[in-house]
Amino acid sequence: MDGPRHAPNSHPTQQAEAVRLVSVRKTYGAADNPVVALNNVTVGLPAGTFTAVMGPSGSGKSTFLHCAAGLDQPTSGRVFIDGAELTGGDETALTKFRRQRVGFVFQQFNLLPTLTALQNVALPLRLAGRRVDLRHCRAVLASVGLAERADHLPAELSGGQQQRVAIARAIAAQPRVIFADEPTGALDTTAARDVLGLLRQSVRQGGQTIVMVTHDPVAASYADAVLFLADGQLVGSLTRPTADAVAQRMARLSDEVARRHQVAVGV
Ligand SMILES: Nc1ncnc2c1ncn2[C@@H]1O[C@H](COP(=O)(O)OP(=O)(O)OP(=O)(O)O)[C@@H](O)[C@H]1O
Repeated sequence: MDGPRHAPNSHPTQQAEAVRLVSVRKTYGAADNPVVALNNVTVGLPAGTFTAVMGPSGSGKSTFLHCAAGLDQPTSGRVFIDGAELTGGDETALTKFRRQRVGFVFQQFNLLPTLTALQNVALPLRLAGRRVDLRHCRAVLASVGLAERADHLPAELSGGQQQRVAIARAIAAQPRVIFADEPTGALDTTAARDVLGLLRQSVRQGGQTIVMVTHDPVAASYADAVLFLADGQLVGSLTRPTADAVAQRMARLSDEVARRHQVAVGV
């Protein structure tokens, strides 16, 4: 397994926190028998960094991403994006907050099929009621290698190209943080590397902050740091991760979780 080399960050002065979770807890189901998806998670992610979130299945990765990005509200605890509190408001306030400060890249691209690549890139700006500079949107599409495809519909593009449009869409709105949920999960190896390279480039050159959930140690090795979750808790981190180190840590973590669960059910 190989991954990228870690060049020095070109934005070393940006050390303010872009994301902060304080004692975040998320439970699902009935109060007398809750499923605890996140258990007292406190963490701060510096601006201008790329963080991967990993953990065994059911460890709380998606819940972490959804709570951190304001797609879901924690049961208790607080979430801040760029110093502004995201928790505590109603759904309308949350939607406005997301549109202004947060971008998303999903596993299945989530492009609108009836809009061209360029129109998809401009959409978050329109939804946020911001001025749409189509020249800027075209330039962002060009920066992900799709200058020639601006007027094509998603169905006319490959999976990798569609995900590059989705990245352009996230970048064009210049959000404080981009949250990526398994962005390479539906792509082949080459397209996945292109996408991960673009995400890294937006951190290195654009000073973007990215938080990415992934199952793939190679994908995680593109990040500056990896956070590991197990049973809803943060159980460790790796800085300047290599794919091998991430894979080893994940194997250990999965063994530990399996052992704990066996003890819990008396096996
Ligand atoms: N809507 C829900 N209702 C009840 N339980 C839920 C709900 N969503 C998640 N959970 C539970 O919360 C825990 C964490 O789920 P989450 O989806 O965050 O884990 P994950 O690490 O993203 O898993 P995977 O890698 O399998 O996608 C799991 O035990 C899951 O079953």
